[in-house]
Amino acid sequence: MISGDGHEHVGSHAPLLSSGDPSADSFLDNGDDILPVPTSDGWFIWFLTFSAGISGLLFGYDTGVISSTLVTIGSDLSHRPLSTLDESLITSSTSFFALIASPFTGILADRWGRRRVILVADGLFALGALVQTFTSHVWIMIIGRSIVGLAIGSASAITPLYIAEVAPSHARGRLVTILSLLITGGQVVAYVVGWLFSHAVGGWRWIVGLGALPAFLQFAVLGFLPETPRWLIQAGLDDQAVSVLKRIYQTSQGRDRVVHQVLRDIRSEIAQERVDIDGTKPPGISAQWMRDTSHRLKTLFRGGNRRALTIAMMLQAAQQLCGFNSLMYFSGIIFSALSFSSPTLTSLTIAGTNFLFTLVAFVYIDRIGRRRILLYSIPVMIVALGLCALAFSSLDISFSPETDGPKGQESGNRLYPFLILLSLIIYVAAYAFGLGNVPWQQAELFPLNVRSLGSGLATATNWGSNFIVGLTFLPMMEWMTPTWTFTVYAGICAVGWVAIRAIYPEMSGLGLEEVKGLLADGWGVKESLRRREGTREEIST
Ligand SMILES: O[C@H]1[C@H](O)[C@@H](O)[C@H](O)[C@@H](O)[C@H]1O
Repeated sequence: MISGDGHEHVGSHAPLLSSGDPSADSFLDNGDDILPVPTSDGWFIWFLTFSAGISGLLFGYDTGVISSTLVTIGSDLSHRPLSTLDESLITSSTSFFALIASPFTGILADRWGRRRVILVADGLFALGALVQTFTSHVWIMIIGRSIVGLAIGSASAITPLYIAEVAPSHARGRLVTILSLLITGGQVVAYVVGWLFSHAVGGWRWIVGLGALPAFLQFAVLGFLPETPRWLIQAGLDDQAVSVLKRIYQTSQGRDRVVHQVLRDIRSEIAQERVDIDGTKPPGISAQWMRDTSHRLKTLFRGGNRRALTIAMMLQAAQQLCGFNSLMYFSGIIFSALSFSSPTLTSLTIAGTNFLFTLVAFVYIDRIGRRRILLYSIPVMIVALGLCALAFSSLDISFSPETDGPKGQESGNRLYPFLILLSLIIYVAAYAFGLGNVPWQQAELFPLNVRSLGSGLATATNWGSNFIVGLTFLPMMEWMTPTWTFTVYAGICAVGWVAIRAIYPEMSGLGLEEVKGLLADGWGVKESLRRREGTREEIST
């Protein structure tokens, strides 16, 4: 758990320490124990985060390559240019299969362990890349993209969960944001690779094929990646859990006591869950698995958990339905319709801005707060989208289907294309600062026993909405005009803003137990703001 100033509360029962309290600098008040605070994060936790985070890199790379791939395939597949339907299917098959994979990932991760799911995802990433590289048919390309979709769906559900479970709780927010950095970094790499290979004959085969490399790299480091302590304890492998915890807290003062306390908290949470289920002592995980899963599902849809799920799903839906990924997937097509001389290079500004502003969010997220960062950045997105819609209305441009896919007609005036580019850059910057990363903090909304299921369902919402955007963007541009397409995205942002303001409490600085308490009888927005205000006043006095 983390207090407003980043002090560690071991376990989920510790109260929030005030930032102004000098004792908070070195001790944890844990009811009956006073525990030393882990002071710094050792190399081991960074190693774990980055090794697991390779999945984020793969997620980013494989979603980023599609823009340059679509504009460079030409007539290489099925001996004809791609139609709008081909392009939409190639793009959205990935999100559709990610949508299918993500809810099951939570269940499988409880049964198989987190590491094995990462291993399977790596196999799928590599297989999907190879299928795409060697195909000469549109439908096999769609199969390759679907396999990659299964991989991305599992990776995007399991990686934040893995990091959240191994992270010392005071560093959890920051470490999860590293995952967003790796996703957006992977997208930048994809755009750079796309640009480098855009003029080579059959260059798109290299672009998609190179996606196999990080999967092999992760495969190689996986042998050094331990299971999470929580899963190990659930599986009855307490000795292994202790040795992993000792390495995670290696630089902490009073390491053994901290480890002991974390262990006790996890055990008591698991035991409590067993009592809730049937009042019996925990047997092996296999026998209990079916009952556990159905019990967890029921628990997830009750009271505070249901509110947590609503918030997590609403945030993930807003992240996708605001239309950002239409740029990630189709910016190459948009910029070639706007007659930019190098559409792939121009698209790189989109991916680069996304990465840079995720970095800014990494620095400021805990200081500004999740809720505030969203309430400030979404209005900027709305204004930028409005500007973009207006600029499009001044251009004589059509995305009507032609034999070789949608193309715009140049109007001769370069002012409006540059205005569109500028407004899109502002939109992306605001997105990356808030909506692009805050929803991935979803794990903190759920108590431990429903965390993997809740995260899986929220991740499925992400991919379901991503699928809708991927499938509808080009038809919307064609049938509704670009002006109305971007106006619709602005409208969705406005609805998202109202929903966030109404039901998303400020999570920064709250301990896990407090989150649970906050959502127990209502949305807890006012209460969360009151507490945060209180903490700030304490800091200033
Ligand atoms: O958080 C990520 C990030 O913002 C990516 O740039 C975007 O493509 C993904 O859809 C999103 O989940």
